[in-house]
Amino acid sequence: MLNEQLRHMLQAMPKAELHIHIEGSLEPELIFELAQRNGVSLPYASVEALRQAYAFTDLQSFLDIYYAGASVLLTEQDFYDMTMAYLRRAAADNVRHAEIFFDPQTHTTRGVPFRTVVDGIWRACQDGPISATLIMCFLRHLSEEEAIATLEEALPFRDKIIGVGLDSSEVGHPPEKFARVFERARNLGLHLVAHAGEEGPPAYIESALDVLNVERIDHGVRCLEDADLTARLVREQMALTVCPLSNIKLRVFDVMGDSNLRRLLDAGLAATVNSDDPAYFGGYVNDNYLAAFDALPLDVNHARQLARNSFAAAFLEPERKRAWLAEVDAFFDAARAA
Ligand code: HPA
Ligand SMILES: [Zn+2]
Repeated sequence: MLNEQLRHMLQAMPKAELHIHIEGSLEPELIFELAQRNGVSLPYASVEALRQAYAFTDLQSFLDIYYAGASVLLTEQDFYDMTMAYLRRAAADNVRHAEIFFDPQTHTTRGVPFRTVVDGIWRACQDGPISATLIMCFLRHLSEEEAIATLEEALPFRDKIIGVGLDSSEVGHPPEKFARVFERARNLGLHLVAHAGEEGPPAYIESALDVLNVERIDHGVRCLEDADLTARLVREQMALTVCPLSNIKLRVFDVMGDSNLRRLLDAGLAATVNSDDPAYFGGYVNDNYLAAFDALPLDVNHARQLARNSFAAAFLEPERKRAWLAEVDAFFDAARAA
């Protein structure tokens, strides 16, 4: 439960964000601004009317609106402005480091060059107020051939991407559909992650591990349905990038009180808290911490664990990781002494 002191600590504690789709940070105001700048017409009369459309029943009902919103992104400056807005907002939440997903296929299929997308997002990461790296996601509702072509397109930009991921419509598109492209990415030395066990069954988490060889599971909340899988995830300390507000908005759980975040932590899982698509789900990373701590029996020890988990699971050089973990410990030790 959330008191003023815990609220302050959640906001002020240093943290990493590991599950944020940059296209999901596109606020309605910026959608309208970019639409006007680019002469794109929107099927919504106003910012308010667009916001009103954000009533989702499941993942697909969200994705339809999310891809429509992204259609206003045309120039490198558009991608830069979207990314810079996120980085500034994340800095205000005391995010020190973000590993940002982007979906090139959402844009290249509309005729936007790959280079425009990556250069705009990457340049903002260089100029922005916090540390940020990029993970390129493949859209799992498209074919593996299209994912392979996207990976080939990314090769000239290899130094701007730290890893690949898998997102979009989960059910019916199991990880094994993308075995070859993940193998190729692995051979290129890229980090590997995949969305699994958000709407899909625990078996998808298992095949993400066994077939794709991922190093983190995005969401993964359905793992608790399988005791053997849960034990394995604990044993391997496999990070789960949990997104509490997303899970409510997409009806994975009915209300925040039903979120299994506390049970994941109690089981010894390396859970983290993230925003997923903050412009669509009602908040940035601190809003996610606050909503979860408000509804669940979570205390300052869980806050410290979650902050530590976020850096421990990040794709960072060991020295930087150690420094940030020490910063977390110093923050909580100072708070305890006060
Ligand atoms: O939560 C998500 N799940 C799958 N695909 C997505 N693309 C953006 N957000 C998501
Ligand atoms: Zn996601």
